[in-house]
This record gives sequence, C-alpha cells and structure tokens, in this order.
Amino acid sequence: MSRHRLTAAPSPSVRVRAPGKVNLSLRVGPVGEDGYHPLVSVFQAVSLFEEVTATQVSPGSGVSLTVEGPQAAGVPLDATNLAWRAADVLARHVGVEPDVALHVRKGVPVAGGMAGGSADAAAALVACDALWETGVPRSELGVLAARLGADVPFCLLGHTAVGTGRGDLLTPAMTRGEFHWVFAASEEGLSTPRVFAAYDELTGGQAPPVGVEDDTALMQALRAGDPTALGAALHNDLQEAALSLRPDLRRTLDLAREAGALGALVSGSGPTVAALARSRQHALAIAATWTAEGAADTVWTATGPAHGARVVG
Ligand SMILES: C[C@](O)(CO)[C@H](O)COP(=O)(O)OP(=O)(O)OC[C@H]1O[C@@H](n2ccc(N)nc2=O)[C@H](O)[C@@H]1O
Ligand SMILES: Nc1ncnc2c1ncn2[C@@H]1O[C@H](COP(=O)(O)OP(=O)(O)OP(=O)(O)O)[C@@H](O)[C@H]1O
Repeated sequence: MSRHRLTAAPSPSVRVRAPGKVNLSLRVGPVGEDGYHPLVSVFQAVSLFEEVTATQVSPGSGVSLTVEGPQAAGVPLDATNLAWRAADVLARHVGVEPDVALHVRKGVPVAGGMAGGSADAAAALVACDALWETGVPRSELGVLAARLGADVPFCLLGHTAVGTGRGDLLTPAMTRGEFHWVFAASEEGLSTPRVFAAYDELTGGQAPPVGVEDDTALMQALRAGDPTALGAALHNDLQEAALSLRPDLRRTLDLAREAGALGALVSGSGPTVAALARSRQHALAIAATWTAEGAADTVWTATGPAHGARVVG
C-alpha cells in the first residue's frame, strides 16, 4: 500500500524592498494654502530597507496587515497604515478588489524623519502590482505614490534625486561612489506636521522662497564623489525647528562632529541625526561614540545611494 502526503501549495507571494532616505539638503519655503510647504530637497536613499511581502488570499478577503521589527508597536495596523492605503489606492486605480495579506518588516527607524512609512507605501505599490499582475508602468505608480505622501515617490525611485513641489517632483542626480552614513535614532518619534508648524513659528510664516541654485556646491560634491565637500554642503532648514522640540539632539550633533564626522544634521523632520563618515571604519567609530555617550536609543550604519523599491527573492 502506498501512502500519499497531501501538502497544500503555498499561496503566491511577492517580496519587495524599499529604502529609507536622508535629505542631503532640505530647503523649505513659506506654507501654501493647501497646508504644504514648497520645498527643494536633495534626497539620498540609504541601505536601510523596509520589506513588504504581499501574499495572495481568497477573493473577498480584503486587506490584512502584520508588522514586525523592534519598533513595530508604534505602527498602525489598520487602514491608516501607509502600506494598506497603497494597496487600496492601487486597487481602485486598476479596478480590482484589494484582496491581499501584507507583511511589513521594518528596517528604518519609525517616525524618524527617514521615510520608513513612505518606503512601506512604495514597496506595497510595487508588490501588489506584481501580485495582481496589473502591470502599471513605473511613471503611473509615481503618480499614485504622490497621492500617498510627499516622500513616497522618492522611495519608489531611490538613488539620489532633487525633489521640488512638495518634494514629489523628482529629477535624478548624478553621483559617483559610495557614501558612508551613521544614524542616531530615538525611540520617541517626532511628528512631521509638528516640525513644519514649529518652522512656521520660527520664520513667522515669512520663510524666503527656495531655489535649486542654492545646492550647486552639493551637486558638484555628489558628481565628484567627494565626501568632504558633501559634508560641508549638507543643509536642513527644518533642523532648528526639530531642535526646538528636541534640544537634546544638539549634543548628538556635537558628538558626531567631535568624532570627526564630515558633516552632521537632523534627517528630514527628525529626530534621527545623520552623520557622514570618511569610511566604513570611521562610521563604526562615530557609532561607538554615540553608543558610549548614550546619545541614541539605536545606532545604524548604512551606505548611500541605494536602489529604489524593487522585487527581491
Ligand atoms: C520632511 C520630509 O520628510 C522631507 O523629505 C517630507 O517633507 C515629509 O514628507 P511626508 O512625511 O511624506 O509628508 P506627508 O505625509 O505628505 O505630509 C505630512 C504633513 O507634513 C507637512 N508637509 C509635508 C510635505 C511638505 N512639502 N510640506 C508640508 O508642510 C504637512 O503638514 C503634511 O500634512
Ligand atoms: N507603514 C507605516 N510605518 C510606520 N509608520 C506609519 C506607517 N503607516 C502610517 N504610519 C504613521 O506615520 C507616522 C510616521 O511614520 P514614518 O516612520 O513614516 O515617519 P518618518 O520617517 O518621520 O516619515 P517622513 O520622513 O516621511 O516624514 C507614524 O507615527 C505612524 O503613525
């Protein structure tokens, strides 16, 4: 008598990785009537990745979501989650039912100014498009991405790019070589709208208009692959606003400079502090200084630029 073991075939699934970012330069104009600030930013994607797995479920199941990672407790598990919203937006756009089980593995600090949630949205768009075989062109995914948040189009694109408008109109930038980064992350995040509101207060709502010409030295440093020149050109208009809400970050910045960082700044709306190092070894030395001084809850090293949202495995 022969025995047959019946094993159910695993449901088809797609795994996508999307990067967090650091704003090498962030210049913020006066708030507009839509509540958004016109900005010019040079984004760089770094090798801290969010991973979203989209798995097929039976028709009519709808969207479900699980999240893993050290800071997963701070992430919403309902339809307000950016990955869930991305699945809904794509389904509506192509006219399919949003049936999918999403699993998010967080590798970017939560509410840290590094676009972790935006990376989840970008990854979910790519993952669901592949799972549902809807074949939406990248340019069209970019339009959907902008609806989900100002940082989402960049997480889709990756590498290094100049963003204008809300930060969602992107032009790829030329770079040479690899840059070494260290990030000091805090358990307690900062709310992006609160940081923009603090900026409005500090500038009395009269911030000067912004232009791409302010970043000429930075763009030249990127093209030359010159980390020293890049370190000197790093800039963030939101830094003082973030420091007004988190004055302790000043010490984190000072410690990085004392450890020889080529430049140090608050990443985006903070509270993560980014430091540019000379090499991988130097990045580890800065990380060790921050850890020894208790200047961060978690310290991460990474390189940039990194690729945009793409299918892995
Ligand atoms: C600070 C940055 O991370 C820099 O890259 C981004 O500008 C923020 O991008 P994001 O988190 O994707 O932003 P969204 O989710 O679109 O917007 C959150 C809130 O941030 C503020 N916001 C965002 C982008 C922008 N250009 N001006 C703004 O004033 C608005 O109050 C908005 O309601
Ligand atoms: N998938 C998600 N992951 C993390 N947070 C999410 C997600 N979806 C929605 N959120 C909400 O968004 C808030 C900001 O999270 P996120 O990690 O994207 O911040 P951030 O890195 O500061 O973003 P940005 O740099 O784009 O402003 C969180 O506090 C959380 O409430």
